[in-house]
Amino acid sequence: MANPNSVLPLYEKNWYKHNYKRVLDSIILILLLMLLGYRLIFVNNYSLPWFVAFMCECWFTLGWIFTISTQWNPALVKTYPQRLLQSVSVEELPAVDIFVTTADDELEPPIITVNTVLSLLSLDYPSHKLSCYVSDDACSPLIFYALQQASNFAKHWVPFCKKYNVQTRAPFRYFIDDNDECMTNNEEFRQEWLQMKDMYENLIREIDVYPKSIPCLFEGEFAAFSNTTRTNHPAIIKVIWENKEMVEDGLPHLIYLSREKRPKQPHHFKAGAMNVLTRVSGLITNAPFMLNVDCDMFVNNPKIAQHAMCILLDSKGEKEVAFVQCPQQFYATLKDDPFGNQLVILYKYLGAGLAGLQGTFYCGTNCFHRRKVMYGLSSDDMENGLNKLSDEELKQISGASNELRKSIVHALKGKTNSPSDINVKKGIEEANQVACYGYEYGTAWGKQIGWMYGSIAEDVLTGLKMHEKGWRSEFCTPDLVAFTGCAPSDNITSMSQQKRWATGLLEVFFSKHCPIFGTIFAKLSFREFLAYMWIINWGFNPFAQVCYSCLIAYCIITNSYFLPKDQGIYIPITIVVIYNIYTLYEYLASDMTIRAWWNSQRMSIITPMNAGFCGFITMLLKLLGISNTVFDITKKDLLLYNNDKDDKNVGRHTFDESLIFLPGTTVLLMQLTAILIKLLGFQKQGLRGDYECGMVEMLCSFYLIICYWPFLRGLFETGKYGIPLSTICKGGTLTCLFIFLCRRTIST
Ligand SMILES: O=c1ccn([C@@H]2O[C@H](COP(=O)(O)OP(=O)(O)O[C@H]3O[C@H](CO)[C@@H](O)[C@H](O)[C@H]3O)[C@@H](O)[C@H]2O)c(=O)[nH]1
Ligand SMILES: [Mn+2]
Repeated sequence: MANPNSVLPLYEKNWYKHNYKRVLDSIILILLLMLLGYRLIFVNNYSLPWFVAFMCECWFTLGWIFTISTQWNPALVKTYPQRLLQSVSVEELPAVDIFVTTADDELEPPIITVNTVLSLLSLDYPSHKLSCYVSDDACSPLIFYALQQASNFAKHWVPFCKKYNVQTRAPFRYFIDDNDECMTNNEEFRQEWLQMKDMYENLIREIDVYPKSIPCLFEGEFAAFSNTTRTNHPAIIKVIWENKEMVEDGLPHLIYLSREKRPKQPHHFKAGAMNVLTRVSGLITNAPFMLNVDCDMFVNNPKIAQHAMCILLDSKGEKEVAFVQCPQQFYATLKDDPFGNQLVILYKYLGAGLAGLQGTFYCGTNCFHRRKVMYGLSSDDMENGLNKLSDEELKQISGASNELRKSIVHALKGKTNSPSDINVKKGIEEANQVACYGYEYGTAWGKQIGWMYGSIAEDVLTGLKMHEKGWRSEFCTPDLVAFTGCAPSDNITSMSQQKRWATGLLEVFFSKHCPIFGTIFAKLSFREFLAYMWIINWGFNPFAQVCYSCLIAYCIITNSYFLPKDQGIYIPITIVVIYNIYTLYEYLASDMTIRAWWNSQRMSIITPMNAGFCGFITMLLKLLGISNTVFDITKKDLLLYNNDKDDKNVGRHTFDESLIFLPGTTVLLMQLTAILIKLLGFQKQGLRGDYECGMVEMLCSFYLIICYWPFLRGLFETGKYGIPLSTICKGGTLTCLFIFLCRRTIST
């Protein structure tokens, strides 16, 4: 679509070298290999600790290989929106269907969704090319009502933002710094600003106060919501705003959608919602590109759609790139990242590393997809002309709706609707059919086309499938951060999110799209395969970490050792020292504090051993057919200010009854008991001399206890800062069992 005559590319990718990083990465790898070699050659006593240590260290080394490979060739993408606007006219810019998902009006307060929607409606992109679809899995009249109110507000908000070129277009963030903006000399602006602020406050009040009375009204527009529950209701689709005149500077279409749900019918969580959005939008607007965001991810860079188009419309990108992913970044984050969930370093190094390979993973939000790729087109089909599916085959794949089939053919052929072709009313009639829960029976939705089912990390799975088809993806990181959302502000939420990721990633590994097959039989490049293994290892590594920490306690209790006793001990010590200096340097070089670094170190032990390990167990249970996996929604708060400085408890660890804290509590109790046994001299006396547990094992145990400081404190606290008694009892029982088993192994 881009002007073929334009010589200048719309985007460029530059690979750069992190020489110091490569050197350090390699040194650590060599040391790890030396440690393994040392074990095989010099400490071959083949005892239980030797064996466990060897296996775990093999796993850690493999994990390190995944990490190194992923960050070895970092690249940076630079986009040129100016060139885009020179090469295509506004009329030629492609349409984008925007999908917002929300699923719970309590965990995801409507005001958050409303702010996200407002920021999307005011994107710097021709309005008649945008349509916003909000999927509500909660079937909540409150959300519908809030969106109605928001669209009224948007009629003033969008022109205001565009007129004054406002940067932050989510009003709740914009109005935080009241005074500065107002101080300007421009009287007209001042007046309008005050008016907008007033209107926004009204909107909050409307959403907060009035809706309490809605549920008993259920009249007019709300009649559809009567007699519905979250898990039992027909499809509800409502046009909240239609850009009837299709004017460039109007308001984009805004459509509310709650897919049909029936008790006990699988709905595939977010992936299911995304597929319904794809079908419904296919019938109404059928834009060639789809932008999807979670309800808390508002636009921070209003030009982001233009940046993404630079990549997607570039003559090279057009043939190769399936999706453009913007990083997940967060606003109003807690100081020093107490729960290690802000992912800053992760995106900086591994994100750039992935950009240098076949492309970043799809992260579920902040992503622009090509519709035809979502419909299963492979990169070969692009070169060899279109895949010629018969009508019958297409029906099998896409389901019974003829209109939908037509729209899919249309999309696959790369045809686009001109604004005058779009008939929202007509589309809606048909849309009710494709939003039913039964529509997908016997079709390829979730298997060959659309968002993939079978993993609660549907994002990684869906992106992986595209990479396996030979597509690339790009990481779009304009100077001004593209989207920002809320990182969980307490560790309970953070843990449950991480647990879901661990389980979901393991599900990806055990699915038929396993990257191993992808690289052998399909078009996943080998390095990209290693990168997928790097992230999937979030699910496996916790098991090794838990084994390793049990090993430490085991050695102390049974008076044995697992680390070399002679000069060999310098190998693990050097690894630890270099690794710590290296990670600390990365933090300082990214303008982060030592405290943030320490928090990340500590959380890199706590999170995997609790959340990750539970995820691992959940996956085991699924493989054994005992239980199935569930998508637990992350709680979102409307965080207004960066960290309340007066509140000392911000960032403190809280606990609840959930089993997620059991592994950590048990590991901590084990270390404490082991040390106590050692100090009181209760160790078994049998294994003296060469086999004796040394200082290093004790130091490892102390280190773990220091990392688990929040848990140690939690043992003695009450209320939400204390570990519940039930968890302590369970942990205590497991510890006793462990000690019993330890003693058994040496007495026999
Ligand atoms: O049955 C469901 C469950 C969730 N969602 C929506 O999915 C989005 C993501 O859920 P959230 O609880 O915020 O999960 P996060 O852990 O923050 O999400 C990350 O990880 C998920 C995969 O585990 C991806 O789907 C997300 O896009 C990605 O941001 C939210 O908008 C939800 O409303 C639904 O629409 N239906
Ligand atoms: Mn989220």
